[in-house]
Amino acid sequence: MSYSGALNPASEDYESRPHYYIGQHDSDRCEVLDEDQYNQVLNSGFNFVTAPITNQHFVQRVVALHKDFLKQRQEWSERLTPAQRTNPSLPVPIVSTLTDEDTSLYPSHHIGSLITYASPWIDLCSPDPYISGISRQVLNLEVAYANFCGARTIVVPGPRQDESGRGVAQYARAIQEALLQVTRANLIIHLPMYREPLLEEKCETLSEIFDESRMDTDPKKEIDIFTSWDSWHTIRSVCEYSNRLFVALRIPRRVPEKTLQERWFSEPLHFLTIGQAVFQSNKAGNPTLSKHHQDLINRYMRLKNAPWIILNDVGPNAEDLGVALAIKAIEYPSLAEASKALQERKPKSGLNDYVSYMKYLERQQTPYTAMETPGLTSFQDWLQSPLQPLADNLESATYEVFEGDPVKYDQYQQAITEAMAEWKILKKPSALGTEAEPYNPELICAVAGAGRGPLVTRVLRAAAATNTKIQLWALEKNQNAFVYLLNKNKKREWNNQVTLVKTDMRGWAGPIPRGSTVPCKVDILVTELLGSFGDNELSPECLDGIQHHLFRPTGISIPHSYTAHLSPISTPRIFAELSSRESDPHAFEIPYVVRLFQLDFVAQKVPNHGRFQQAWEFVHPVGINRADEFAEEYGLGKKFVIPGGGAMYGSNGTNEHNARHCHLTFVCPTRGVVHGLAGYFESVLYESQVEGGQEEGEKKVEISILPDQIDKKSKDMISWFPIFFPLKKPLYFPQDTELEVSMWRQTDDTKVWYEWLVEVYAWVGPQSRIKVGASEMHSSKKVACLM
Ligand SMILES: C[S@@+](CC[C@H](N)C(=O)[O-])C[C@H]1O[C@@H](n2cnc3c(N)ncnc32)[C@H](O)[C@@H]1O
Repeated sequence: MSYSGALNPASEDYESRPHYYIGQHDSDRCEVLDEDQYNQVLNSGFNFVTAPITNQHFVQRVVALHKDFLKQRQEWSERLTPAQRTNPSLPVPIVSTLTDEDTSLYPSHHIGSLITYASPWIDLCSPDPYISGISRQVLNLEVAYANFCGARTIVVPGPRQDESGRGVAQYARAIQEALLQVTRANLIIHLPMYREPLLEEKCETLSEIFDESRMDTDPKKEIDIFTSWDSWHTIRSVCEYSNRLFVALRIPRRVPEKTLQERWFSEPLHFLTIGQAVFQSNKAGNPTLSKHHQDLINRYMRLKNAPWIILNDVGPNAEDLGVALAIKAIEYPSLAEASKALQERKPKSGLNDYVSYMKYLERQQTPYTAMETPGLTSFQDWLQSPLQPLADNLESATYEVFEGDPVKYDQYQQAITEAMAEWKILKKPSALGTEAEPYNPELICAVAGAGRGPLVTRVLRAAAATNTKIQLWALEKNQNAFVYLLNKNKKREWNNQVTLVKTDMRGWAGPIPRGSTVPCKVDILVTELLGSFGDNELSPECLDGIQHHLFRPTGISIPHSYTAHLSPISTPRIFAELSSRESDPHAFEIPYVVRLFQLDFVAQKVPNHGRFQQAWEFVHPVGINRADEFAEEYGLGKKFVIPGGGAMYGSNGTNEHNARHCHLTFVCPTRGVVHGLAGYFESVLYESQVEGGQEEGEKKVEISILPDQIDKKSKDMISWFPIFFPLKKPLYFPQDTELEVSMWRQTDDTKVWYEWLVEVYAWVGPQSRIKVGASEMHSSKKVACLM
């Protein structure tokens, strides 16, 4: 992969921390800035500027239209009978098309960089059908015209309140209609993070102009901080998660609790808007933001598509910009005139104070970490089909990616080293031992599924480190990788120390030790067949087929065990992405490997119910192996084809011991929406067999991709991204809910697949719960079986 500019570490433009794009919005601005004014704003440090689509003339025209209409209605009421007056088909006010007096926005070379603003004075939520009707027409006229002019981005003021379900539904429906008017542009709904008292929009709406009874909010009223998100959820659901619909999030003066911050983090944020009132003044009178605000902004800036920042009403204001114009207006001034003009009307120059401060914050961000390289960042929320190394032959480049992560191999080497060291300490019986002397210091080791051989190298290093004599076998079923192994063994690295076998590990006849003609057993079997959900690359099935070669009872498998874990998540971006895959009817029945990032973990950790919960576990070797018994009775090849009375139709049940089921309860104190299940795994590579000595945590060598464990167990390991099990329909849940997750690992001996279901239960009393929703049963059997 090659990256250019800011994302390429080799480039001069390479940025070591996120960049802030800062725009300027003036809520009193009624006309589009001319080129001089525009340049002046840019010269004061802003990267972009907002522009109203229509002007005061248009407002007055619409207000007059409505006034005339009210008068006309009065006249009708005098002329018509009461029955005629109630006829719902009476004429309604129609806003005629825009004229050149209504706007100063025109197609221009910089229109694409202008952020256009739809009128804030309309009221799409109004219970008065005439006002909401006019508002809808105004919005349609404006967005269609801005789209015509070439605008890429249209900010639409969001609903002013969230309490009226009717109002929000009307608003959402109007946005759905407006989306049909715009072919190229994105609509950005401007919403507050929550309804912070005294930070409401100031601009008077049509409803307020025509109705004296203003809906002032009571600053003492307890606020529900999720109502604004509720409105957004309604709007985007009505618009079917359109990928042209985004949020401009108004940052409040008081930063709310983390749950709400994380909720908005998962949404498609296009802008963060920060009003002047959000800033504080330091001792020198310069603007600053609180630490909470800084943390909030910096968190959002870590997104691959980081939001841009719009500073509201922080200057340069209309007066400053007018001054600039006045100087230009004096053409060919005399010297005296020029100096007078400069003295009297000197425009403010230099960086805007607020921009300077934001630039300072930009520099204060923590630099990108090892987990935020351009390559890794580009993988954020990008859906990949899981690898199937058993069914497919991987390419060299894929192995190279694995090999780029030293953490996994270091952990494996540590596990192998401890296993060898303890073997010696405990003098465990070994494969080359005899009845008289069960312990033989020379160990038989095998790496099954060796790929291009990095684990083989680590076994050799562990043997050298512990001074253990070993005989080493490496098995690989990928014939292409096998050529690479041969070369490595003979010419490049291993000096013919390794016996290579090109085979599926399930068909291997076992190792024949040096100086013997009969196969023996294996002391240490090393494999890495793990997927993001642990078992999803069929490690259990493959290990079943080779474990009969392990020396009993002391032979060990590295990994010793692995567990799968789940957490329900809200991930609107991924849902939108899957919904747009119209050509793929099964898009929601496939587990994806994805570097989940822009998400909200909807469950909270409470006693007995974690945010991440274990689904199931596999431990190796299996004590009693049904597959081995069956193979012994019927022969290896037969075990899949003899139909029997197994758990699945047509199967004989030889793989039934690898089926799993879990039913987990997740607790959600706040309301939200779930789009699917995030899946993770952990693995104990080796657990110490020496009694005492170590602390509990040190007894195990582990790897983990669980967000709350990875730093402790395998920091900076990038070999695995999480897995995601999507839901076909977003599942809304109220507050104080329990999400019950059922998941199955199913098998019919020849195939393995997953099934998953989410149910929502709400508490309605101290002892009683009712079911308020459920997903469909999802299954990957049709399109994403593992085999
Ligand atoms: C995830 S890769 C790991 C490769 C290598 N051990 C590493 O860590 O870079 C799994 C490897 O196991 C091989 N493999 C999978 N199933 C196998 C089987 N049943 N028998 C032999 N090799 C198998 C694949 O071809 C692949 O090379």
